[in-house]
Amino acid sequence: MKSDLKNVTIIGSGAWGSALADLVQRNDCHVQIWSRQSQSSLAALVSNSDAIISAVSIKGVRTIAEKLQTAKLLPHAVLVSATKGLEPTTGKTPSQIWQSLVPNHPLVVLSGPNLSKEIMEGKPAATVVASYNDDAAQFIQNIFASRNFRVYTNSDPIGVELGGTLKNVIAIAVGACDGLNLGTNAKSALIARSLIEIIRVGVYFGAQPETFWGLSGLGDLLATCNSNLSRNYQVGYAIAQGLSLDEAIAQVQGTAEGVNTANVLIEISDREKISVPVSRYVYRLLKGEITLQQAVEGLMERDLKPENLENLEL
Ligand SMILES: NC(=O)C1=CN([C@@H]2O[C@H](COP(=O)(O)OP(=O)(O)OC[C@H]3O[C@@H](n4cnc5c(N)ncnc54)[C@H](O)[C@@H]3O)[C@@H](O)[C@H]2O)C=CC1
Ligand SMILES: O=C(CO)COP(=O)(O)O
Repeated sequence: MKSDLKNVTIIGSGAWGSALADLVQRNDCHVQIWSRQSQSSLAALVSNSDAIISAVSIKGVRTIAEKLQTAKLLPHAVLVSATKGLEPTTGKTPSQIWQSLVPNHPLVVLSGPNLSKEIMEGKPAATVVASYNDDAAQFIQNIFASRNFRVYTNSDPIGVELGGTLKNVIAIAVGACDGLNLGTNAKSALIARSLIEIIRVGVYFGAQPETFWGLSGLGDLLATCNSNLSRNYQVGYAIAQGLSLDEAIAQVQGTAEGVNTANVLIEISDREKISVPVSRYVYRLLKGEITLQQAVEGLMERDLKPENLENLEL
């Protein structure tokens, strides 16, 4: 056994947890995976871990963080959040939940254009690991980086996290746009205008606007809106084929976080008066308040306005 061998625990054995485990295994790491189906105790498993990586869907984050709150971790253990969602009851991001429950360990957010199936196939990809703690970000960068996986550090974890989370709502819209065969112009307009509304929400959360031009903002938006590997895109596409939301979700393999994220985002934007027209039409479509045709007409018939890229907060 090499002396510099790192112990890494991955929590969550879904599509993303499995792909992340595969990436870490390519480096000098001893990897163990824990899921809620595991017989072993999570506390025992993490007691010797240098890095603990959470890749569960948003609904599992608080339960897992509470388990780690009472576990005895190595003093230098770094926590990594790879979840892309918002908590329904609190509107918190996964990193905010982690930070509030396990505040004494450095936290790193991992997010980027990372469709797990392509990563499992060994295709080239890049991601971002973001933290207020540079050493922790660099440590995680080295654990994941390989010939086919290029890892950048970043110091805006909330921006990186929200880029990955908010684009899931937009991927539903773009899946529906493609499902209706509305064309490349419509799709490109939808993506470009959606990025502006993602930035508006990001600024409310305290993110740096420029973060969203990077891998976890524009990068992930493009990946998810251009691939039928994306579960969120699949949900939108299926609705455009006439399926109900429940039927669409049932047809998709794994978690499409954008459905819950749309609900939470609309609660926040109503409360904080943030303009999120595309996400709002997605929300109303998913709630069954409007048809897809009405959503398209509603977006096209909004009041004419300047593009206003200098003042993205408005
Ligand atoms: N699959 C992908 O390509 C990527 C997924 N993600 C994000 O990673 C997260 C997980 O996604 P996937 O692995 O694809 O989903 P999945 O549906 O394949 O797996 C979900 C995982 O979360 C766990 N989980 C769900 N509810 C739980 C609960 N209440 N308590 C404890 N654990 C619970 C499940 O046991 C499973 O391990 C999502 O937030 C997703 O947006 C991020 C990047 C890429
Ligand atoms: O986040 C992802 C790619 O970066 C995965 O997207 P889906 O959750 O829509 O499959």
